Amino acid sequence: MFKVLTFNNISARGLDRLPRERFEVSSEIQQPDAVLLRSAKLHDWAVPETLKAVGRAGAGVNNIPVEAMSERGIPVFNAPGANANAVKELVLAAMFLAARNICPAWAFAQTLEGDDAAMNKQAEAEKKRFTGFELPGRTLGVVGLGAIGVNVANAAKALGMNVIGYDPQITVRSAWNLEAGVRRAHSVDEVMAAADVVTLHVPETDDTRGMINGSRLAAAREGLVLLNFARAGIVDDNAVVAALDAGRMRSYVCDFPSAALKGHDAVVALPHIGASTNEAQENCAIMAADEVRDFLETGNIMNSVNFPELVLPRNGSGDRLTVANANVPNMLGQISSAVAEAGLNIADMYNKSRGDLAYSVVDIDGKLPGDVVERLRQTEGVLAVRVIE
Ligand SMILES: NC(=O)C1=CN([C@@H]2O[C@H](COP(=O)(O)OP(=O)(O)OC[C@H]3O[C@@H](n4cnc5c(N)ncnc54)[C@H](O)[C@@H]3O)[C@@H](O)[C@H]2O)C=CC1
Ligand SMILES: O=C(O)C(=O)COP(=O)(O)O
Repeated sequence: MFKVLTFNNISARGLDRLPRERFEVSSEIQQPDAVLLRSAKLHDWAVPETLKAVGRAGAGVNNIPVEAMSERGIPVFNAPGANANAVKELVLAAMFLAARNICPAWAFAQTLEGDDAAMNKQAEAEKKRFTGFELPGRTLGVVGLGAIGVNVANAAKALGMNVIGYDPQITVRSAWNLEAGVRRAHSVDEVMAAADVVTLHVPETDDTRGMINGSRLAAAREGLVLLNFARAGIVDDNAVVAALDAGRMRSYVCDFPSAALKGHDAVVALPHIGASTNEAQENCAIMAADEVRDFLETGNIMNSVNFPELVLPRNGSGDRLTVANANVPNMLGQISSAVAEAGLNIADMYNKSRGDLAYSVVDIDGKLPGDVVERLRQTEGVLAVRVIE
């Protein structure tokens, strides 16, 4: 029986992928084999010795201490693209909100008083304050052309916008999915200088934290609309407020409320609802649950942010040994020697590395003795060993 601890509200459709005769799933488990979570912060969580996998039912993993998990040989899985449409739709909504001053116009309309005729008179008299702009011919700058950025860029093209995008590590898949005619920028600064609306779709990392700061905003076009549905830390809120107050920026629409932004007329800060659709929650939960289940049951790895992708069909009915280790010389030799010294044959084997980590799956003709497994666990450089019967 595998024990899966849940943080946050994980869609039942995802949890249903874990058959209860083999998986105990609860938010109260003490010694979990795996964790399924959304935005809960794991940085201060005391990682239990029993933990073998982490499944993020979403895209961003900045709430998870990925490096510390790697050091323990624990793969962290996520759900790439599973909520991209949900975020794209909210980003489009944000762009329309900003372009047509919908929030201040609505707030004004709610203050109207008197009978219908009086309300109508005030509305007609004041509506010029909310004159907006149309999107065709305007330029959208997209920073980060992954699952979400590509969707947003393509939708903006379909709305008649010019689109300029920046992503120094764009994948072949994203490049294929991108509409023709999206212009390639070579820096964030180039995007800021060219765009009327800038939207951010990068993960929060040491490289992207504080990416949009005072000097970048100063170099932006007059009247910039900035959209941030990526992470709070990517934008310096105080710099945004200063640019709005100075009249250089038109508006900021984001998914991350903060004290600095609270109450500002030109800011709409939503409560992190980018992925909060039933569809996205289901997609993410199903994907993360499937990945975690597959790893626990077979040792195979798909969509991990720290481990290599590795899928080996089971060969034979003997034990399957999985080893996560530091990516240094002679590890594979030690693994196969340990099996050979036990007088056992290797039926099949697959080894892959990613950065400082390597991972091997070894199908054995027979049953591995406990002392061999223990010796492997104690081997220098070995991070995690499992035997799947
Ligand atoms: N508001 C919300 O509820 C949600 C927010 N997000 C946030 O959006 C981020 C992006 O999500 P996806 O598009 O699904 O991820 P993704 O991994 O498909 O795309 C991220 C892209 O950013 C690029 N990138 C990384 N560093 C960059 C840099 N310095 N400059 C330009 N590009 C850079 C990568 O090459 C990659 O193509 C997530 O990491 C998460 O933080 C994601 C889903 C929901
Ligand atoms: O997938 C992401 O990166 C998100 O930010 C969505 O977060 P959530 O799962 O809605 O708490």
